[in-house]
Amino acid sequence: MEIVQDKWKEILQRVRDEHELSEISFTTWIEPLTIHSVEDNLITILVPSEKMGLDYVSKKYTLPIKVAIAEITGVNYEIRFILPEEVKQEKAPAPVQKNLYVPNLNPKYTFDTFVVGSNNKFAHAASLAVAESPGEIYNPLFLYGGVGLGKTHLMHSIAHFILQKNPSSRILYVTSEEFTNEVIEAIRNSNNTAMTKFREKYRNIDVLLIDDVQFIIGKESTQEEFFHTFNTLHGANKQIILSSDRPPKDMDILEDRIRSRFEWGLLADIQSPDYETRIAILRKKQELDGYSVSDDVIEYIASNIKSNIRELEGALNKIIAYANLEKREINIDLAEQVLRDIISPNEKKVITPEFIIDTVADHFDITPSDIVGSKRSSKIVFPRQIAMYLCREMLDAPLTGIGKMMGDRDHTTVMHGIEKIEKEMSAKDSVRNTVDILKKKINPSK
Ligand SMILES: Nc1ncnc2c1ncn2[C@@H]1O[C@H](COP(=O)(O)OP(=O)(O)OP(=O)(O)O)[C@@H](O)[C@H]1O
Repeated sequence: MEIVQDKWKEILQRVRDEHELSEISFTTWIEPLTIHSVEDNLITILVPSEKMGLDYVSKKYTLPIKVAIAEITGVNYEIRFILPEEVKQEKAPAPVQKNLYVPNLNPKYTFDTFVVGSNNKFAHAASLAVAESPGEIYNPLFLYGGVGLGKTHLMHSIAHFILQKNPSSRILYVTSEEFTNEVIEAIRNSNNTAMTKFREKYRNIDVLLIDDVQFIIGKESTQEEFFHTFNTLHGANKQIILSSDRPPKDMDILEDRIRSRFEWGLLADIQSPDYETRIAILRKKQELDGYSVSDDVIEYIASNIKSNIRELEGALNKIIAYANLEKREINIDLAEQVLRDIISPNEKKVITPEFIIDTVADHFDITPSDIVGSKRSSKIVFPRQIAMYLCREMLDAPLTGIGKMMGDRDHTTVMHGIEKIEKEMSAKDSVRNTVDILKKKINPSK
């Protein structure tokens, strides 16, 4: 750039002399030209006038300028002309391509925040391998393990990892409930467009993640659609990742053709964490949340809550919340007091209204206080009414008792809520499906 820049005036004078330009021609067309950039063998020259000037200059003076440059610098450059507004466009950042397939992911569920222990080492390694080479090695990846052991966390980590490396990847993460409800809606609309849209959505992607796939068991149309979606994606070397609470061989009444596909790739299980891993998870969590909790409290939680990481985290959250609310120090006394009703190792888990509320809230990604609170948005009212319905249906609780639990509501409000859900269940398969899934989450043995 420097040599051309340094000699630019001389180059322009050479054009003037060689072609005997008049003063007016020189000052109008040649003198105002400046160098915008020199890249490799190309010089871009800025024409500070309008389009017509550029057309004229490039037609008439391209060759004379090229020759003058070659004579003075000794290099045969190509040249092009550019207008000021084109420079602005060149400088403007490239419009960000909106990736229509950005999945709904929890930003906290990444490989960085995932604690690797002996219980999940294999599942973690398999997930990382798939994230590094989607569609290439283990397809599908089938993650299985008990409730709250980190399957969703690993699935989201894979999706984040792939998106970070390739932001335009088309990734779809859904729960099997969402998948089933979309199948139901597409069939219900009974026009081809709805089904075509569904198929376009699920078959034109690079990575498909379906969480809690055990819930498609027994749902014929969903299995049928899943079968074709699977075949299309797998045939095109697109990555499929599935999670379930049990291995395919234990999925009774699952069609064999689906079971065999589940088993085509790699099966990786996650076990309950051992004591050291539980401690490491709790330490990581308090560090991420910015708290400092003493070792004896962490050890107390880790030795009493053994099988479920969600409960482990929930216990720590509960202690921190109490300490904040009551302005108390986090110590072992507080931990024992707060966790008294959670830590009951020998007792069989009883289904309580609180447990139903917690499960429904978790399912809809809202908080238990939203359910018992006063908010009236449909995002909250629908889960609240479902919780009322489930308390009635599963516990046979009296309307007044349910009302009390749900933020001191009147029994007529509860009755209205329950009736509304009953009506929606008979009108919409998707609502019935959601209620079924919640019932199974609350009482897996039924
Ligand atoms: N190894 C781990 N390191 C850090 N956090 C973990 C780990 N495993 C699980 N968790 C945390 O435990 C909670 C429950 O995990 P997750 O939702 O992934 O479980 P899941 O197996 O998908 O449960 P479900 O069967 O109910 O769908 C999450 O908050 C997650 O971040």
